Amino acid sequence: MSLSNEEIERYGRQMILPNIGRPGQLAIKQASVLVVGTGGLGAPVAMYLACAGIGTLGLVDHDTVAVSNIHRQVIHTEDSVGIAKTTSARQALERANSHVRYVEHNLLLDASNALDTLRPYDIIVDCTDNVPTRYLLNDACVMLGKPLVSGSALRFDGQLTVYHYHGGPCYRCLFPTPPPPETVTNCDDGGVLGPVTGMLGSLQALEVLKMVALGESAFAGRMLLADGLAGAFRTVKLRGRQKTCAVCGDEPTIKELVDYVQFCGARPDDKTKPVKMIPANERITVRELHARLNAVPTATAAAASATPAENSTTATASNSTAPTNGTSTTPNGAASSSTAAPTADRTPSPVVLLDVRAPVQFGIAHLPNSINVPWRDLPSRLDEVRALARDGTDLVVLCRRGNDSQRAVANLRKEGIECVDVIGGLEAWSADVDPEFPRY
Ligand SMILES: Nc1ncnc2c1ncn2[C@@H]1O[C@H](COP(=O)(O)OP(=O)(O)OP(=O)(O)O)[C@@H](O)[C@H]1O
Ligand SMILES: [Zn+2]
Repeated sequence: MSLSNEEIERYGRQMILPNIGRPGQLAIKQASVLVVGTGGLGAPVAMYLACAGIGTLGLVDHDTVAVSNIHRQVIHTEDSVGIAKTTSARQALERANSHVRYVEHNLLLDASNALDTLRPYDIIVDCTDNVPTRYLLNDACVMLGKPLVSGSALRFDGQLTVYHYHGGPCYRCLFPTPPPPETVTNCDDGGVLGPVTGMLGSLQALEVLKMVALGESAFAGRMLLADGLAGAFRTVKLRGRQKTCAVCGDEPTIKELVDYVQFCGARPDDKTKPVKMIPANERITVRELHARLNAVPTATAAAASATPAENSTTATASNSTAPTNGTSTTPNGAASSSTAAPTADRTPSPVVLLDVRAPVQFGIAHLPNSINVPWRDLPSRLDEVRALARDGTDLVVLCRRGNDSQRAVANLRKEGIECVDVIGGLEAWSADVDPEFPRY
């Protein structure tokens, strides 16, 4: 293999680094790297590796580009919304460097296809966002004898390490059992800033290039903990490979890929799982809520004698309780009479809307007259809520998707406070009642 004059000119700035040179660039040209996930981390990883002249770059993703991806997944653009992420990424990469061989793997990586997909590549880069895929990639890399460059980013924070490299530990050595799914925060709920994924993805690409050109990494057996908010970066030494590790240990018990969804009790995506705590017949739909709000004036915060979250006239997103959309404006009392839900055989009471989302989400958009008490704060603010649920009002609890509202209702009912929650929360409100209400 050789380098053309055009290649030498293109890669000159990295080739003049003493530890890269011609041999390093040739190694980069010969290397094949698989980027799993072309999202926030995968975007910079793929772009830097392509621009550096990696010989073969595989791109794995099963998803399509959404508008909410673009703030951080900088390889995708407005034009690519709705198309496969692997295609969108390949098109952007080809514009940057047409000399690289790109291979699209537009699939959900799972136990049935992982070994075949990973096998042709020298190095695997984990740019995914969920626990089952992390275990899958780890086990597949150990079985195939390949290093795994792992990154993660959430909120302002990131982590980076290289598993199963130069005798270092694998992911299972450090985390033999998966975390309970409910303790894992995703970007959808926790949020993430673009430069944080950009920073971690760039570091992943840097490690790959060092591994290819120099045969070493600073992160085998070490983990970078980056706090983008404090501007604090720390590297900790990880405990070494565990002889008892189920996959890379001396006597491995896992010799073929398993069912990672079952093992982790979580799906291979980072989407929030619907909670089923309160029976559907004890909840109300957004259309029922809409009908109730149109039938009877909302009890204002002041009238309900709680700390007002807002003036009755100020709604961040929408100043009306939504267009009728063909919904009945009479209360239909779908909820069970064992709750404070509206019932057909009595005059409906004014509704008090209790929005249990985090204040930052409430600040993005909320329904008029709703009162914000985050569900985690309810135990310490019970008196306030009890005052809202006074006789003559119906306390209706809502949140973003109808998950936290169920938790809130379950807790409030234990305290003897009658209330109902809204199925699907404000996302359902936006879908079924008021398309003007923003989704985020
Ligand atoms: N098992 C898997 N097979 C293929 N692609 C995967 C797998 N697991 C995760 N991914 C991909 O990894 C990427 C992770 O990127 P990131 O978390 O930035 O994106 P996202 O899931 O699009 O984000 P959001 O949660 O905002 O929708 C996603 O594009 C996702 O589709
Ligand atoms: Zn191990």
